[in-house]
Amino acid sequence: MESLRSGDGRRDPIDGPLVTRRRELDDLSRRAVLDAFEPPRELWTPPDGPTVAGWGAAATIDADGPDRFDAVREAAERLFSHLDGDAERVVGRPRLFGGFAFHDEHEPAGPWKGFAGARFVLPQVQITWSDDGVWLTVNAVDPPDDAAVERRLDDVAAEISAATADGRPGAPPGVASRERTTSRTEWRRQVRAAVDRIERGDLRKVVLAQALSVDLDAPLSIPDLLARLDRSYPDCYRFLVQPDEGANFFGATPERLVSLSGRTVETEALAGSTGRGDTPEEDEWLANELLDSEKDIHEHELVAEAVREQLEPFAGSIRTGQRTIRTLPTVQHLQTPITAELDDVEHVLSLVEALHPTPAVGGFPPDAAWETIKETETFDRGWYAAPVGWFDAAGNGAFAVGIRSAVAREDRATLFAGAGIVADSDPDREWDEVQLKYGPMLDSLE
Ligand SMILES: C=C(O[C@H]1C=CC=C(C(=O)O)[C@@H]1O)C(=O)O
Repeated sequence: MESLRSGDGRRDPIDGPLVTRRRELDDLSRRAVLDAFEPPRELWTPPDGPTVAGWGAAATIDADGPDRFDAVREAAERLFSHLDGDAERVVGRPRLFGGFAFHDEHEPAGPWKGFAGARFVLPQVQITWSDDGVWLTVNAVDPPDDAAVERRLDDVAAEISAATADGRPGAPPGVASRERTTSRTEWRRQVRAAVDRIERGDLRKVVLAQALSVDLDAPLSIPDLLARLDRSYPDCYRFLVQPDEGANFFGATPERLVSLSGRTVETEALAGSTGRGDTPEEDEWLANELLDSEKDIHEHELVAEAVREQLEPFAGSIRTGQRTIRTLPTVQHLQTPITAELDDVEHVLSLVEALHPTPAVGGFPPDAAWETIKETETFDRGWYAAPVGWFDAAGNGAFAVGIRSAVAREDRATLFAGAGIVADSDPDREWDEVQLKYGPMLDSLE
């Protein structure tokens, strides 16, 4: 089921034209932009490529259930079919931002209130920081006339030029109390049960996750939080999705799900983890141990194989790069880049649907893994570990996997982290790994 609505609540605005106007701006800090605008806002800051911030909703696409990927694509195609032609390829072109829930049985309740099974927003105001400058774009569906959109562009440009906040982040709010979904004893039982199932033979890997709810000492400032993540995680995808209800889903994820530009696809396998050492020598020792670990190589190769298999129906050629170490501030991972050239023009959402969930966040085979996750986990994954990103009118786009993430409302946040369980998994080592993976979000809050 899909619904499409404009920012002011009218249903189905797709019969009117989609008018978009843009203008180059002097450089300005992302922090200033986020400070200047009230929710709903989106932010997408990848390690490679333009940063885009969005504010307001010119149109919103919501979809639920098993057809949600198709429903979003079809609604977007209808919306973009009314776009002024020359806006298709330029910097600052209109993009739909959003993401999906991990599973199509998702219910938007509890901390996930406001998050549909899929939600994409065409912002009313979009700011793009790229190698070709900073661009302000104003999008409107069915405006009274084009001049109204141009006036809005003038007004927003004036408002933004008055924004003064610099990029320096304020202090974290602090954590007053913590509550785990899963005790260490319960985790040991869960991992042992998963290993038993793997030994019985119908499951090879499952990624089990935990959630950690924290009460904050002060209400969360999202602009400050994102500025802190910019400083600590410049090599990760930093994202914010903020639907109308004031809920925030954010993260600093190292994992690219897929990006599509023309017919070129970039993706990766990221799985298999170890900690960081206290010295460069210790770091290197841990990295070498990971590179040689049969357990982690098995856990990792299941992901690489599944990614290649899912791409095969689309791609004439698939190239697998070298397996190396990805070093992050709290953990190190095995990483293999995978690239492909498509046989035909495809929409990035077709690739997102084919790849999600990879065995880096679900498991293998997928159905047995999902069954195990559902039987084991006592909390709702919501949008954790699911695709988050953007796409444009041509069907190009970029999606990350929403891990190292949290959902927050006012002064309460829920953090998520998981670990891949295979036959050789040791429950206590997997427990320690999960605690390290909370690091990016916990450090940005306390
Ligand atoms: C599921 C998570 O991480 C995945 C990505 C990298 C390494 C992983 C691992 O070694 O288990 C996980 O597959 C998470 O951070 O919540």
